[in-house]
Amino acid sequence: MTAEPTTGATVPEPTGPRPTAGGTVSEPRPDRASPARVPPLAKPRADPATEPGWEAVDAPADHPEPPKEQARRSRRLLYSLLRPWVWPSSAALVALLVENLAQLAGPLLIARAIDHGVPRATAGDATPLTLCVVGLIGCGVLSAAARYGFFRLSASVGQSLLLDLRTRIFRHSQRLPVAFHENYTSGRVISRLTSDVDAVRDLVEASLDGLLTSVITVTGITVLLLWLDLPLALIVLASIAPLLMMTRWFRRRSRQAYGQARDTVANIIVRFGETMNAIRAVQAFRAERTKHSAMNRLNEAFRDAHTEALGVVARYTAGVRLTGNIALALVLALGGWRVAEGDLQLGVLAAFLLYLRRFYDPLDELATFTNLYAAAASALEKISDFLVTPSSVPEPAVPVPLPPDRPHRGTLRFRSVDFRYGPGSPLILEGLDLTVPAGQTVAVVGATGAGKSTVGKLAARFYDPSGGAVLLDGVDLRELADGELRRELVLVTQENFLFSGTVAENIAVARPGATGADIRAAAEATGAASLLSTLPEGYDTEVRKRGNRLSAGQRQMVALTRAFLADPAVLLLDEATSSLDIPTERAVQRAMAAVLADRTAVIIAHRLSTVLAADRVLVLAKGRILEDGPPLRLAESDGPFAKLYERWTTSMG
Ligand SMILES: Nc1ncnc2c1ncn2[C@@H]1O[C@H](COP(=O)(O)OP(=O)(O)OP(=O)(O)O)[C@@H](O)[C@H]1O
Repeated sequence: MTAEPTTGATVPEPTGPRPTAGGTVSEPRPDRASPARVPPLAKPRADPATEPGWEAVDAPADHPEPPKEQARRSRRLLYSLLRPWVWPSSAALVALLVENLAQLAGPLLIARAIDHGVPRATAGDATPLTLCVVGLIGCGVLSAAARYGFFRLSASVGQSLLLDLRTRIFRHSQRLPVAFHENYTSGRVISRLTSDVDAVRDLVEASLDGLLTSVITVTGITVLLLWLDLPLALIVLASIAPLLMMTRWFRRRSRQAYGQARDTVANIIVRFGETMNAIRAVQAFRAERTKHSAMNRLNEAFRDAHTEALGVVARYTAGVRLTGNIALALVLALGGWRVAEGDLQLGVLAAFLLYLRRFYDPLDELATFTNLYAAAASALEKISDFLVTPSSVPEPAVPVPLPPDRPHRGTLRFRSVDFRYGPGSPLILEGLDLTVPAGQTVAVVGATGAGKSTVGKLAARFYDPSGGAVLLDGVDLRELADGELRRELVLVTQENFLFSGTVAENIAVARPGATGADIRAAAEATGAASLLSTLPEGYDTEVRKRGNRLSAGQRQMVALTRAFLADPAVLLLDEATSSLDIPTERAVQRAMAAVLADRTAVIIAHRLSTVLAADRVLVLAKGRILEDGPPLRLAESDGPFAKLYERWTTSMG
């Protein structure tokens, strides 16, 4: 049988390539690294993710501008996140505006102090100078208070918004069907939840501050420069044209570079999670070196992509600084000459130069913001893509309830079911007709790849049939509410997945709100109680990660007790293949008998004892039923089951 995704998928710890102090994954975050320390642009290497066995998992090969619809969808997501926070966000904006205006007043007050305050003080009147000093202090206090208010407000808005985003991703990932998760690995979901959300966080935390401060400062200073002295202001304005060209170039390049860096980090997270999940297999097959070198190549690709991104930042910030310094030198030369000519006051020149320094600084900020925006835009695209993924097994808008007065609960019917896993995939089940009356236990057997697990997946509605219908008590599964379907029909998979927590908590998963007495009663009924009593803390024993602390037999007993507590009308059981010692095997058989009593069961059977205990056996081959009947009768005939039975009994000696 194929390894079945369990109801609790095996999700790796959210661990990444470079865990930070907070334990989150480090990511391609736009750095404010000094451009001088940035190495020259590295040539992008061949993508190691496309090497055999390491196919790219999360990314297209290159990063064209996103299609308009995708960009629109990301913006819609951002607006929907911001909508509940309109008022606090507006208050934060006002605080930022106040802070910037208070800052901008500084050089004007200094100019006034130099040109009027100091000469008047020299003449014996200290009042104008004192007023300028008091004004400066007042502006300083106002600016500090406004900054405090801004930080408090923006932090609370930002964090609430991120909480909302994380909640949406997690909720949606839980709603998406198993069919989706079979393709979209848990690593990719984790990448959405960690590094992509972090990119959005960086944008949210830095954007209001960086972008708006830049815009307010640049606009305010432009107006002030024009007002202070037109000829000098024209020199500054002339420098804007090359700056705009540089910014355009930078936007395009940094978007590409950060998009690539994000893809490589997503690949690292996915592969890291996969390797850690399969660590036993990796070590058993001594695959460490292969995995290590493959991971190294991914890490190198990440380094190269990030270095490339930093190289773009380095070129841009260097260009902005150079332009700014040339403009500053020209203003100083022309302004100094005009002061000497008596054409311009010294204080005005001083204020002009002070403003000019502040004029170019925000452009550096703008570069950082553009990077953050590029990273966040690419993250938001991925998150919004994920959030709009529709369920391939949607819940009906108007569910049909199961008939309340049916005499027997749990008649399962496959009516002319055709099934393929995807368009263009081969037909796995073809015209399957099967009725399992309420209370009957059916064992499904057949060669590997015959379609046994697929029958279970369709009955559990992990997939919908491509043709025909699966019905429970006469109602098409597609018309049943999810809650009702999960209550009536429970799938117990081979892995017997246990969550971190105690044994009791793991049993109670089946029925939230079950009391300790309910749990103990279920364990008594299946016989698990005596097996579990050997555990150090009984029901309160921590099973540790994925039930590592329990033996295979104990895990099966917990899983069966869980199914017993769920008390479904139909039980789908993908029997574990691992062999157990004789006493445990007997205990599991007894538990199965308790769980199966009085309910419909479809068992994908691997043990002869299970098959013989069933009311009916189905022999499946290539998605069709070859034989159908009571096990002993089929064993006595000379059909495929008789041959299987003979092989089984011979192999058991
Ligand atoms: N998620 C999937 N996507 C595409 N094909 C799949 C998927 N799962 C199973 N198949 C294919 O469907 C066919 C039937 O698989 P299924 O797991 O139902 O067989 P099985 O009888 O349970 O086999 P086994 O006993 O080996 O698990 C196989 O050819 C398999 O390759």
